[in-house]
Amino acid sequence: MQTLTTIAELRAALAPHRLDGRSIGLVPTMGYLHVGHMELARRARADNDIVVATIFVNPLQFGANEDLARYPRDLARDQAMLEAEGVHYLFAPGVQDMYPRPMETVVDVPKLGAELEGSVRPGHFAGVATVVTKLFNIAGPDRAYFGEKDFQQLTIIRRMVADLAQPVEVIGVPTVREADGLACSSRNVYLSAEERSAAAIVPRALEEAERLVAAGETDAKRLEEAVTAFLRAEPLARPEVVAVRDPETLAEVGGIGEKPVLLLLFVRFGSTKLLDNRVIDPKNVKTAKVA
Ligand SMILES: Nc1ncnc2c1ncn2[C@@H]1O[C@H](COP(=O)(O)OP(=O)(O)OP(=O)(O)O)[C@@H](O)[C@H]1O
Ligand SMILES: CC(C)(CO)[C@@H](O)C(=O)[O-]
Ligand code: BAL
Repeated sequence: MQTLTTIAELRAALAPHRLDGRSIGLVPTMGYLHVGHMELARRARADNDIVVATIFVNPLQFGANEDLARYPRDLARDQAMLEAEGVHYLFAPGVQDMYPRPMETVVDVPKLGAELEGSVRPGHFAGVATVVTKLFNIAGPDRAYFGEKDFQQLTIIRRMVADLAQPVEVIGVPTVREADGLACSSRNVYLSAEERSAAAIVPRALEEAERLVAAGETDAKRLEEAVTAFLRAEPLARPEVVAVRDPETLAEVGGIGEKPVLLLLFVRFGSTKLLDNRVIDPKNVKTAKVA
């Protein structure tokens, strides 16, 4: 695996592959890799001739009071993990390489980006959409891989790609979890031992929601309230977003009927934010109950 840090180097490395008609898969990350990222890389390896992973802690998507400065970093370990997974190129630019001068141009998906996680992180998704567009422009991938754990991010990227006719196929990869169900996340490292064991309440809240739907809950607001109360039973958990939405559009839904609904959670433990979600299909949970 070759590690490259400048836009020109990556373009020069990829040009001959493109001329030879090889497909390119892109795996954008912020580094401090875990098995969730490795699953994205594995999928990209299976689908493409050449895989490019990127590691860039993107200042544009961090608010003034967020954790940009202390975001965990370990490039040597990340390189070894990507190499072992058969990734061909790592693009790990510095801030100066990506943003040699302040960005005047921004890609925004304002409505989808303002709600849910966006309501507690204003400007975050414009930062994501802008850097992802720039990474697409630099690497010119055929396919790009994103985790379903960041469901709103994935929805926004799909919408951006469709609206702007960006020539990339976006592939969503199911959430990889730790043994107790907690979604793998680079920020899990911030959790104290006490917070880490308390955090298992998050995937359990998703199960509880599924159980309530299987038991006949059809009102979205009531389900949100029940899940919020379930999370609040854990004193260390501070639920900030508990939302039942349409999984395609993220629009609010009144009733839970025939169609699948998305339950999206954003829960803080101390200063650490954890995200999780589940698509609940009322038909399937009911079938499962009868069976
Ligand atoms: N558990 C996971 N399963 C599958 N994909 C994941 C998982 N965690 C992260 N990803 C995906 O990996 C990509 C890079 O994410 P990122 O580097 O921000 O990692 P992260 O663990 O989500 O970090 P953070 O804790 O900062 O949110 C994103 O597309 C993200 O959705
Ligand atoms: C997609 C991404 C790499 C853009 O910085 C980031 O938001 C992430 O790691 O999910
Ligand atoms: N995993 C999403 C990137 C962020 O929280 O900034």
